[in-house]
Amino acid sequence: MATTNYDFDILYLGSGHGTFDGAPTLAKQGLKVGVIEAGLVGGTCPNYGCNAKITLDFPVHLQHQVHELNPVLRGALTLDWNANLRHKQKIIEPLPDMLTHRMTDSGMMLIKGFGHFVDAHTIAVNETQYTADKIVIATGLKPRPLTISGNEWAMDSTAFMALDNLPANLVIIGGGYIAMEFATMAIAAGSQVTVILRGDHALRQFHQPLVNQLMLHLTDQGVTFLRQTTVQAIKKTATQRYEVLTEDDTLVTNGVLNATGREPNIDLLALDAIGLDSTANGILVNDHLQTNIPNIYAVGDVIDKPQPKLTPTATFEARYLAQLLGEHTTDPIDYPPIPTAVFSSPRLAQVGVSVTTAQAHPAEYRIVEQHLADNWYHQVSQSKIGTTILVFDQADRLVGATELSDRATASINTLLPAITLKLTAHEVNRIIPIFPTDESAAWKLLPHD
Ligand SMILES: Cc1cc2nc3c(=O)[nH]c(=O)nc-3n(C[C@H](O)[C@H](O)[C@H](O)COP(=O)(O)OP(=O)(O)OC[C@H]3O[C@@H](n4cnc5c(N)ncnc54)[C@H](O)[C@@H]3O)c2cc1C
Ligand SMILES: NC(=O)c1ccc[n+]([C@@H]2O[C@H](COP(=O)([O-])OP(=O)(O)OC[C@H]3O[C@@H](n4cnc5c(N)ncnc54)[C@H](O)[C@@H]3O)[C@@H](O)[C@H]2O)c1
Repeated sequence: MATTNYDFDILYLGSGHGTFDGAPTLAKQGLKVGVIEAGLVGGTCPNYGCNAKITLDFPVHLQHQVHELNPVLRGALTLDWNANLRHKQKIIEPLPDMLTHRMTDSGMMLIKGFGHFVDAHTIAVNETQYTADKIVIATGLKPRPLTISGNEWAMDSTAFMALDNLPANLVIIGGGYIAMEFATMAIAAGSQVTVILRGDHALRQFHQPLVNQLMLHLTDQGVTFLRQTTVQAIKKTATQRYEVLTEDDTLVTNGVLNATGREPNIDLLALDAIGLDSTANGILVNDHLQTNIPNIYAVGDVIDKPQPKLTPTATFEARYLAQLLGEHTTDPIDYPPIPTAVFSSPRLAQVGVSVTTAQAHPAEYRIVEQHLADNWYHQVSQSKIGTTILVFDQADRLVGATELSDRATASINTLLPAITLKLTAHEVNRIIPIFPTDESAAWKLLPHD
């Protein structure tokens, strides 16, 4: 039973992590909660993002680590992309059903279809209108099309992760997360890979000396990076190949991946009709995730925000919103440091105060850089790359960390509690990690009392 005269107390638009990590709690509380989903239940991360990607990447990263151990482990390991794809589908395909149950078992109602606003309390899906006391926009991002002739010949990350076989030759446009991760996968599967960067830099939000090391390593694996290059058009040839026209050259290829970023999924929501404020980066919200229309909230990637648009951010916001709308808090949202990683081989991960910020404020921060040769554990795995950079504040507490290595995600996750909980050297000393492990090697980097 709705506790108001509306069809729902709370109606979510979109069923990704921003919804399914919070909304079921509200339904279990007795509120009438609905969710409208136009595509696969669970949204980007399970179906076309993190889970799909990491399943495809698992053998790629393993192959990289085995390769580093040559000649201890000998012989060529061949990545069978088609078998890898089938494994991914087997792992991923059950997720929408599983997530549907997570929501409907809690009492939520799932409505399939594309929703748009009629007024501040009403969403239309096809011919049916649904009313709600509160509405939460959780529609995420979608691939940003190229604004050049031939855009239709470039695949997006979803199409790439559904390819039965990888093209023998692949051109990737862009230098962000998707470009680096997918270049890593494609080169491991035997494609010839060219990455086109419009400027000199890739992964701008990461520490550039480490990004350059990563690019050098990918170059050694066979990836070609073209800098300061603008794609002007893409053409399809009579022989089922593509021509990628740049200012200097024409690249002939079997596949083109558009990895130039994603944009908010808001253009068809009729936000103007209800006067809801948004920008090209998403929906504007206050520190309670509330839009300029008081009964409408937004969560996850669709928000215009400084925090990284990642799954853990969407999950944190989903849980906060469930607390707020369930009337368990009136506090503003208070984001902890949010870690992020590029799942290339090697991995590049970071959290907290950046090295660039620390370098700009030498009186406030102390920077410690540790290299492969200093880390015994990296030597065990014969890794060719391993750099960790730590940033400490004046009280000698860890406030930032970045690492390029095969184990960078484990290291950064291990260091996270020290940063988030602002642990003192005495508190650090109270925590004893299992030895000998990557995690104990990372923990050892901290000052102990
Ligand atoms: C290739 C790729 C790899 C990624 N890898 C990682 C990673 O390794 N780690 C990480 O943390 N993050 C990763 N991300 C980002 C992560 O997927 C997102 O941050 C996360 O999915 C955001 O969740 P969300 O709920 O905000 O939006 P989404 O998961 O995008 O959900 C939005 C949902 O809304 C639906 N929708 C949109 N408009 C409407 C409408 N009008 N009516 C009804 N339904 C609608 C969509 O169909 C979609 O299901 C990756 C993203 C991509 C594309
Ligand atoms: N490991 C992860 O957490 C992960 C992995 C994949 C995707 N994601 C999420 O998905 C989002 C999208 O990923 P992405 O890699 O597509 O975007 P991105 O924003 O990370 O990178 C886009 C890249 O394309 C370049 N670019 C933009 N417009 C261009 C143009 N017209 N021509 C050439 N280059 C252009 C940018 O300079 C940038 O290098 C990420 O921001 C992130 O939120 C996260």
